[in-house]
Amino acid sequence: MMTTELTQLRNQIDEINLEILKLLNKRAEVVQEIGKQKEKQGVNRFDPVRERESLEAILKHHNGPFEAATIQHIFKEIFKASLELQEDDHRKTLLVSRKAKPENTIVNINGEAIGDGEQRFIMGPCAVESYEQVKEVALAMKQQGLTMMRGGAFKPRTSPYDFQGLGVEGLRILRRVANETGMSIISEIVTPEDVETALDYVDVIQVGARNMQNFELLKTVGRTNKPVLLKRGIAATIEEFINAAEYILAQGNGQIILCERGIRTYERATRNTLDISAVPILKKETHLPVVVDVTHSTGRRDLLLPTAKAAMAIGADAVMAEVHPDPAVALSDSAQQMNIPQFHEFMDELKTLKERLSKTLV
Ligand SMILES: C=C(O[C@@H]1C=C(C(=O)O)C=C[C@H]1O)C(=O)O
Repeated sequence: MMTTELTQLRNQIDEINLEILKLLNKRAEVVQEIGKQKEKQGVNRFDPVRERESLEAILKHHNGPFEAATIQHIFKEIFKASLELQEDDHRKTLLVSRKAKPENTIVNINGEAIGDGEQRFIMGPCAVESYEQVKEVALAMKQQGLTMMRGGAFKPRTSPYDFQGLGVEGLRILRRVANETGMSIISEIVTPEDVETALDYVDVIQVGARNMQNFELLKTVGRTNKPVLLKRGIAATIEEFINAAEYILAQGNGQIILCERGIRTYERATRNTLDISAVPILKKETHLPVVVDVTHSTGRRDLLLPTAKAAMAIGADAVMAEVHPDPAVALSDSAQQMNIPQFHEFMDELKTLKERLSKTLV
């Protein structure tokens, strides 16, 4: 049996709890207002000097029964939560956010859409090596009814002594094959100076993983009206990835496709670790279409099909993978590209899955 005294004390606590709750939320609203002011002025949200001064002022009025250190700890937690609230509000105001635009962005590539609910495939060789090589892959893609072809002309390689790509000559080959076979071309550009030249050759400009935070390049592609495929940096958080896309949209170009391509972790069984949950997170947080590059995330031919299936099941707008007529002699990424028969098998499996998924989703 509880004594009436204990019940009364607990009733008091219940009331005080509600008062604290009301005050905490009142404080949070003021914090949000301060956040808006800071946003307008472009100043840093975190202000340690202000936090220290506030703590000193609080402790001057403190006379127990809590220890001063305990009070300090509790208020520091409040400051931390307040800062997070300001940062959350900031994130929600990004142009790429769902909050800013609830409906999906559909990127149009010569009449084919990415982000319209139908799952697509972007295939092609890692690097452009010759007209014959690109043409052979394009013809195989055409046989499968595909139209979006990737291929690298500028190759940012880890070693300066590795094949660096054919440059503008590579872009010319891609365009020629595209015109002959009805493909659209997605190719990486690595410097702001090359963007203008690229406009004549490519249908989608790719910003590669190593350039995800090359802000000048992001701004330059943001000033064009070409769709941009932005790859996630090798060690970029989802937040950094979203901010990189914001750089492009902030310049006016909203035709952005996000590409998850694996991140660097301690795991060495795969070249990178495919962050599969990034797909639904990006789709929830932003309105942009999301593609999964299974080749670079795994670096293993035997994992292309299972990871592509996972990408489709989790709701990716497209799957991207590499195909080469003779991977063994490829000038880059030979261990991970499919040959033509493997590509056809891969596509047949994924088309079956696509059918099944579209039935279960209706
Ligand atoms: C509310 C502000 O933003 C942050 C949160 C603070 C707080 O909760 O008191 C204090 C300083 C900032 O780190 C502010 O600058 O006043």
